[in-house]
Amino acid sequence: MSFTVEKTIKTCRGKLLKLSHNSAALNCKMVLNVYIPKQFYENASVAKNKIPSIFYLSGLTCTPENCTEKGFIQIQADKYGFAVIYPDTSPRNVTFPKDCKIDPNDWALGEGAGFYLDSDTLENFQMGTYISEELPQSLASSTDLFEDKIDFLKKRSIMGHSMGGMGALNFYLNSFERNSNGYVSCSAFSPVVNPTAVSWGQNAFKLYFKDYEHEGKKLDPTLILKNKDFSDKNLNILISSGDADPFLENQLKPQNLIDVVTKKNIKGIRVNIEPGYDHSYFFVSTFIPEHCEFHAKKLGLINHLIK
Ligand SMILES: N[C@@H](CCC(=O)N[C@@H](CS)C(=O)NCC(=O)O)C(=O)O
Repeated sequence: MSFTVEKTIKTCRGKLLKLSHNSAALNCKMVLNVYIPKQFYENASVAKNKIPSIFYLSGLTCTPENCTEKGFIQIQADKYGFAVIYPDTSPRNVTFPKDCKIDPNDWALGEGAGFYLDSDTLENFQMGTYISEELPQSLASSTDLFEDKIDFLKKRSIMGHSMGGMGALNFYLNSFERNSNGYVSCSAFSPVVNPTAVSWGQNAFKLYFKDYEHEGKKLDPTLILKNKDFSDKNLNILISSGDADPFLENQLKPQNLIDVVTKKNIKGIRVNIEPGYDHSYFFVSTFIPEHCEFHAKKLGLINHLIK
């Protein structure tokens, strides 16, 4: 499925493309942003290797614009040489079935709250397939835009915030069992790590699944880590949460994941609880440099710095 370039903006030392396309998985028009770093335009540096990519999954109520405008990833993308994909958080302008009662004031359900899963009750809500398959494949085949110089399928990583942090962890952890391509590394800001234990996750899974308890377990990073054996996997996960986040205790619950990681002695997961920070992009943007350095190391972009 090809993309329409709605706008090209020169920013940092590369370019930001505002794109739209018709998604087959979501059965609606979707928008997204892609940042192409300066290395794309310096032919010599990509002669041998494709430019890796990082998918950034936003949180509840967000569009592609929130992180594009407030995350400051583009500077890091130029520093290390990776592309950034900012997808939307749900299908848009969809018609809900008559018997589906979504409170229009509930910003944690429906549009802007796709939870990066494949629903079996609402046919448009297939963000799982969209993010893990349709979007990367569509980007990879868009040689008119990316000249086959950016790797959207293999040398790629994933990061996200809040609901998107949960999504990033789920795509990463579940990719070990999928046949589709995985991710080199995963990082999350303020993620919902135990959605089956909190109202955001419970309400979403009840809306999006018939058997929400069964399906929810497959999309709960804490339960996945608890129930599956990752001892032969080389996990690369970085999580940061602020201890002044108003959602910390009721919705995010990082301690639940820390407890499982500690009890099972799971390697390759680092959780940083940062004192004084809240849930906002003031927190995300503060730790974006640290997360991007983490991904850049794992993607082999700063091999000489690996200790
Ligand atoms: N709209 C909600 C806040 C929702 C919220 O904090 N969303 C986070 C992700 S879970 C976000 O990134 N919001 C957009 C922004 O800060 O730019 C409220 O009124 O309390």
